[in-house]
Parts: sequence; C-alpha cells; structure tokens
Amino acid sequence: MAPVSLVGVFIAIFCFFIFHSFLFKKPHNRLLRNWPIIGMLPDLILVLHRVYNFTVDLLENNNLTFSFKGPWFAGMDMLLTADPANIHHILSSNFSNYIKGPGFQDVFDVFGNGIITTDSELWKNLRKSYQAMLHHQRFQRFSESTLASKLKDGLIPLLDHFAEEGTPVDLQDVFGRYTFDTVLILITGSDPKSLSIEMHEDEFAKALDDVGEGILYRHVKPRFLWKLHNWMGFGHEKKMAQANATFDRVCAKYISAKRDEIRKSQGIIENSDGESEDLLTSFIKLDTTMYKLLNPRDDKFLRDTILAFILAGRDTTASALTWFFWLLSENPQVLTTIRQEIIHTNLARSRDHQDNLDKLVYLHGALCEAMRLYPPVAFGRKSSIKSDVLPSGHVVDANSKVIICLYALGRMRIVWGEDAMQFKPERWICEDGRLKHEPSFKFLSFNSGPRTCLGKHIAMTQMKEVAVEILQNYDIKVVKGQKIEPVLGFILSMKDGLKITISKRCSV
Ligand code: HEM
Repeated sequence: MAPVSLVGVFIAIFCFFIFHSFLFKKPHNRLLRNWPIIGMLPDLILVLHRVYNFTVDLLENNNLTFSFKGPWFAGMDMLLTADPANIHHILSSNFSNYIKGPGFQDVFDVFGNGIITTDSELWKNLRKSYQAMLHHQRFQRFSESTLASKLKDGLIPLLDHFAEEGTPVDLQDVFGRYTFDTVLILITGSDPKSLSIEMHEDEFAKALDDVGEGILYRHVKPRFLWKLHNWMGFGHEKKMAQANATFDRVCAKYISAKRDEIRKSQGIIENSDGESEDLLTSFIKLDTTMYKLLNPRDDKFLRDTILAFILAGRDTTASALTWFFWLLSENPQVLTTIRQEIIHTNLARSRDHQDNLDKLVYLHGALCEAMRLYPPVAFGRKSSIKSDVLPSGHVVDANSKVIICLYALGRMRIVWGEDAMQFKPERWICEDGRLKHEPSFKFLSFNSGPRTCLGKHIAMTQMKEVAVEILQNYDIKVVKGQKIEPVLGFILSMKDGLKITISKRCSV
C-alpha cells in the first residue's frame, strides 16, 4: 500500500501546485486565467456583466489582440482584436478569407439568407441589388419623404405630448419606435405606427427584441447546449421559435399585400418612373437576369430580405441617438456649441436640404464621437477559411473565429490618444474647420471594406434631422439617479433605457 499512498500524495501535491498557480497567481497581465479543460470560460462568465469595459482593459494590456481559449471541444476558442492593422487586413485586404461562416448563420438562423447572414455569390448578388435600389432616384425620393413625414407627423407630436404632460419618458424606447416605423416603411411601404401616443406594443418589434436576446445567449452558451434547448423548446430558445413564427406570419402579410398592390396597379407602376418606391416593390420587380441567385417569386427570399433590412436599420440608429443625447446631457458645452452651429446655418427645408445638413460639421463630429465611444454594433464576428497570419503576427487557423471588438477599438489610447475615453467632437474637426477623415478600419462603427454599411447615409441624415429638430425646439433633462450602462446584446443599447423629461423651448 505504501507505494500507492506515495503516488497519491505526489498527485495531490501536483494538483495543489497546478490549482494554486491558477487560483492565486496574477494571470500575467492577461486578465483571464486559462484553466485545464474548461479554459477561460469561468473567468469570462465572471466578467460578462461588464464585458465591454473588460475587453478595453484586456486588449489594451495585450497589444490590442488576445487569444481566448474556451472549454475543450466546445468550439468557443476565438481571437479578439481591436488592432486597426488586423481589422484592415480582415475586412479589406484579405476579405475573401474572412466570412460570416456557418457558425454565424447557425446562431442567426431566424434571419435566414438575408444580406447580413450570407456570404459568397449570394451575398454579392444581394449587395449589388441593394446598391442599385438604394441609389435609385425612386428610392431616394421615397426615403427623403419617409424620414421627413415620420419626423413631422410621428416624432414631433409625440414629443409635444410628453412635453405637455411633463411625465418622464424612455427616450430609447421612443427612438426605437421611430426607427422601427421608418425602416419598416422603407422596406415594405407599410407604417406599423408604433410611434403613437398610445405607445402600443408591436408584435413584430417585440419578436425582434426576443430574438436579439436569444442570439446573445447563443453566443455565450456552448453550441450543444443551446441546440439542446432549441430541440426541447426551452427558455430563450422557446421565445426564439415563437418570434420566428411571428416573423413568418407578419412578413407573409406584407408580401401578399404588396403582390396584390403591384398586380392591381401594374399599368400605373410600369409607367411611374417619377414615382417613389419602397424596397419590397423593387425586389418583387427585380430583373433576375442580372441577379441570378435571387428569386423574388419565392416568399421566403422576400421574408429574409425584409428581416435583414429591419435588423440592420432599426436598433442601430436608435442606439446611436440614445447615447448621443445622453452624452450631450453630460457635456453641456458640446450641446451649446451644436445649438450655435444650428443657429448660424440656414436649415430651411429646400432643394439644398442635404447640403445644409452637411454644413453641420460640429454636429457630424459629435455624432461620430458618440458612435466611437458607443458603437451600435459593438462586436463583429468573422470566420477564417484558410489559415493566415495577421499583421500583428498572430496566427489564425483555418475555420477559426475572430471577434472584432469595436467598443474596445473606440477606446484604445494607442489608436485615439490619451484622451480616448473623453467625449470630444473637436477631434473630428481640422484646424481649417472642415471635417477630419478617419479611416473606416479605425472608426469602424459603419464597418469597413466590401461589407460597409449600406444605410450609412440614411442613418446619418436621419440622426442629424432628429438632433436638429430636438435641439432647436426642446430641452431634455435626464432623470437623476439612473444607472446608465450598456446591455449585453447584439446591439449596444442602454440596459434600462434612458428616462428623460422634455419641455418646449421658446427659442434656440
Ligand atoms: C447608426 C446606424 C447604423 C450603424 C452604426 C450601422 C452599422 C452597420 C455595421 C457595423 C454593419 C456590418 C454588420 C456585419 O457585417 O455584421 C452594417 C451593415 C449593414 N447595414 Fe448598417 N448601420 C446603421 C444603420 C443602417 C440603416 C439605417 C440601414 C438601412 C436603411 C442599414 C443597412 C445595412 C445593411 C443592408 C448592411 C449589410 C451590408 C453587407 O453585409 O453587405 N444600416 N451596418
């Protein structure tokens, strides 16, 4: 028995040293311990509630790139980066090697084959068709009039109502409704009117929220576990299935109504070169000889197209606007400077409306600054096809996951300077007063390379119009005592919204 006991003692001492070194040794400036078998998952779970700021520390302490190890065989290993050189390499120079990949499509399966989830030839067809439609005069007219009327007949009356009542309102909810109505009109031509004084709950919007939450949980659970929950119809997966059914039902309604509308007004529409047109109409009438992989006769294709567009355009703009107004409440000097710029710019709605908005250089800088600190899409996920070496020297194996950390990128001192954490719109303005250009792989909020956001112009116009309208006509006070923090999610929203009170201004 003696030799057995000795072996036992030896194993016990060995285990003690291993676990002691993991438990009590400072993890070499890496902030995450790599445990045997379970990898860094336990430490990640401990910091999950503050994961955004954690990635800032992690990447700043690791020369902007860090290799995360998940539990063995859980498929959770990933390379995190906020290095602009790596980002440029992944999103532009070696674009063809970095795809969304089957893992992404799996997690985002409710969105089917829309532009956000697809790769390769199908994505190229979708991208080209979107570009042609979005740049067409018919859509541009439609988009301009939609933005203007939602502001005038939707947002302003609602803000007036809350100003009269004097009751607190969640500004994030208001912006979410405003952008939901706008993107739904742009894509389907129908107005869900979620931005009404009654503030009713829209089932489509609710389903999108449930899916957003479910997708987040799919990112932090091992794949086999959420697949099992999905199969059992359990927890978040049950909600995802219900949301999916809502998407199918509501989209089918929009699609059949649109097909009827086109059929009934065929003669008129064919001759209506000067008219404005929503995207669903354009997709149904698509010239498929140019886009061989797109099939507008298939309702599933149209369903996925509607969903992808709403996913891309709703919460992103609402999140950016909410953080922007909160940052203004924290930085009254910036608010005053924007108001002065508005006074000194002729903003009468005219043919030159867009040119006039473009003159608001400081406002533009303030919006970019808000999105630098609070990028609406805080993480980007890519999968490598072949093995590769990044400019930082890190090796990326074939079929491995790379996470681009946009939130951390916007706060890296080595990228933005010692004042990186401060809200300073001035950093966007040159000495001669013109806008300072920052490369998209450094200011990544609208993505970079061939998959750059297609709605950037619409979003910037919409945000400027809303900012001008509100800053000219209202005073916003943020209700005191709220904890402002980002929610862990696909979009960087505020966890508990932004409660404000609003009052009418007599003059600017
Ligand atoms: C402040 C508002 C917005 C921000 C910050 C933003 C940001 C982004 C980002 C980061 C991506 C890349 C996503 C990825 O590849 O995973 C993206 C893609 C896209 N965005 Fe936006 N977006 C905004 C508003 C909009 C709006 C209003 C629309 C539509 C009207 C839109 C349409 C799209 C589309 C269609 C794509 C897919 C492009 C592709 O994969 O080729 N976005 N956007």
